[in-house]
Amino acid sequence: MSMKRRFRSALFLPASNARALEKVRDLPCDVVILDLEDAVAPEHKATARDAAVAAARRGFGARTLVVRANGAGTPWHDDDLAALAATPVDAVLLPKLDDAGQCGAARAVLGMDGPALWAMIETARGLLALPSLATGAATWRLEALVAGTNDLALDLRCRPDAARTPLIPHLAAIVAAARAGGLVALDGVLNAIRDEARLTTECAQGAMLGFDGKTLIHPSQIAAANAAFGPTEAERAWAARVVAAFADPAADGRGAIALDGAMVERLHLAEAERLLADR
Ligand SMILES: CC(C)(COP(=O)(O)OP(=O)(O)OC[C@H]1O[C@@H](n2cnc3c(N)ncnc32)[C@H](O)[C@@H]1OP(=O)(O)O)[C@@H](O)C(=O)NCCC(=O)NCCSC(=O)C[C@H](O)C(=O)O
Ligand SMILES: [Mg+2]
Repeated sequence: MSMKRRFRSALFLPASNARALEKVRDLPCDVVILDLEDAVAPEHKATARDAAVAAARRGFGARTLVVRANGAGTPWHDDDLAALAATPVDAVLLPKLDDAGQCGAARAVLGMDGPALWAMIETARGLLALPSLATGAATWRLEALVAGTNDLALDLRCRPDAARTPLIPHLAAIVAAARAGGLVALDGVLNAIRDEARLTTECAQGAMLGFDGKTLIHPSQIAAANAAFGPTEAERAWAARVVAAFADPAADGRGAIALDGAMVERLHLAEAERLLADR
């Protein structure tokens, strides 16, 4: 997966919803996630899988295409992985990942050249597995961690408020594991699809925590996520000033300089270059 790809907006849709499958082709999300798991009723699991495979074969252009399989231990998991092993998708998203060993088992079915793995962190046991996921990521070609805030709140029996207060330490832990393992980190969904103000606040909170983007459930949520993640104009302007300041011969041989009344070190230069390259 190219690190130049963007992951600001990752739209889920049920693979059983033919209308949504068509509609998503014209939507400006960075990532399309076809769901086979919780958004699909048990009686539609097989047809949803077939629809996801057919849609993937048609392709989704430059966007990252991910299919969320049913979880390990469910009646549909093995058939999902077997079908996806031979399907042109960028990644298979494993839900409710409880144990890093599930990545190894999935990789064995998908094959080393098959789709990459993404993992949803949405259980207490998933939180405990974060260090193992970060250290073993390369072995399994695990490329992203996705916060599953609905299931996580249920499993923890916490009661998130509008500011997601009880979830914040766990969201930060997911970001930390992603950074340690060189993975993409995606924030959880906002269920309130008509609450624009809350969406804007939640996207800003996710960006502040360090997420690369947010998972979404409705087309109306894409614009806010695209606007919130990635460098702002002010950050780009700051980055350009930092690069220019270090390029000045006066900065030769210096590790730290003063800029706009603040200390700037070479670690900030690296961050500025990353921002300007939009990585
Ligand atoms: C939430 C919805 C069920 C709402 O659907 P609906 O009432 O049909 O919405 P609208 O009438 O406002 O839709 C307007 C048009 O947009 C299309 N649409 C809606 N949603 C999507 C979508 N996700 N992708 C593509 N297109 C979409 C409708 O078809 C309408 O089109 P048109 O006919 O042209 O007007 C619905 O939005 C939905 O199903 N969303 C996705 C649900 C989902 O995938 N859930 C699973 C992932 S989230 C999760 O599991 C949480 C996580 O695991 C955790 O634990 O937190
Ligand atoms: Mg979930």
